[in-house]
Amino acid sequence: MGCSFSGLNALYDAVNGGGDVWINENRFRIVRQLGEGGFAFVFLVKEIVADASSAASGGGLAKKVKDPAHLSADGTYAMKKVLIQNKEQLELVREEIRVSSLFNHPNLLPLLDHAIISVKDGQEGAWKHEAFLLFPVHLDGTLLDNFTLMKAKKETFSTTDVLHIFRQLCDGLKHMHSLEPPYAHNDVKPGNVLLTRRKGQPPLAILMDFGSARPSRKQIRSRQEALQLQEWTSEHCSAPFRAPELWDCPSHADIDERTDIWSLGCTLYAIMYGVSPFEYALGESGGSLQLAIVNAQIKWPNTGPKASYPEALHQFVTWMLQPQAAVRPRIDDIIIHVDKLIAKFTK
Ligand SMILES: Nc1ncnc2c1ncn2[C@@H]1O[C@H](COP(=O)(O)OP(=O)(O)OP(=O)(O)O)[C@@H](O)[C@H]1O
Repeated sequence: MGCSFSGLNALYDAVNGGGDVWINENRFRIVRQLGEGGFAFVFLVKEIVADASSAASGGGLAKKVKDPAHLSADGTYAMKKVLIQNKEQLELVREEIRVSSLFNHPNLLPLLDHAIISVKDGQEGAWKHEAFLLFPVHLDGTLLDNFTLMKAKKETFSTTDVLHIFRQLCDGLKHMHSLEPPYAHNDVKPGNVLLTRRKGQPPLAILMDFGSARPSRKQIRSRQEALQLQEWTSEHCSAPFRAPELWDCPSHADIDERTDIWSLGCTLYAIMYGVSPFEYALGESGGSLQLAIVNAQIKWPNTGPKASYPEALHQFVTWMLQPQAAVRPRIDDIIIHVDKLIAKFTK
């Protein structure tokens, strides 16, 4: 951790000392920390341009970013600093950057710019890497951040908002699943969905974090391949949202992007009730998450405002949580169904 924190301090020292962070030829001032993940810190930053006319004429980041819709009116962005401790982590960040550049969709968070730099760990220390990734900022945070705030206020999303948030996630995933070759996100969950609340409209939902996204189709033909897949997913796919075939993979199996449909079903449940159905099923008493998932053991909250969602939404979740991947619906089936529900429940 010595390296990580010295890196972080260097960043803060730069701020306190009036310095800025450069990502390639563009300069950013750190405003505050927005959040942190396993090996990353996310900061709110503001682009510093040499003079206002340069920004107006398309200088700075404007020159770099292909779609002007991704530029912010006030120059603020989210900057993720990834702490890289070894070669494997460096490869993972490079892969995240490569994969992110494949997508272009309003419900998938675009990577605007990136830089991987070498830093010295202390005066005598070895050279290490740090990655800086620049994204549009969504100040209302993730769905998970929203649940925490809403829980304190005893609020829930309306049925209409649930369906519209979910519909946008489906749109983003459809883009990934329709690429050639198709990609799976592999970590669809409320912590990877950014929300922006809008007056008089359902919230905008954007899927992020493509660090685990990979070509989705895999032919497993031996015990060793099955174990390798299980090991990879145990590191990259969050357990409460992980499909049964990734927990207990047969030695002969055709894996496809329907692993994401399982996670999407868990996420729809979580948009309503704040947790994955399998965390809810285990409750306070605990037990094996893997067993609950493999047996698709779903429980519905049935007291207070939690009972207020229509039964049709519960059936929809159950349809996605089909333990046999070969008969689980695909993203196009899900979109047809959610549109029917939107027509039914939105006046
Ligand atoms: N574009 C953004 N706009 C606003 N807040 C953001 C943005 N990106 C990330 N955050 C905040 O930073 C937190 C950590 O970001 P992120 O989940 O990308 O890190 P991570 O290292 O990938 O996390 P994990 O280890 O959970 O995968 C998020 O939970 C969110 O609160």
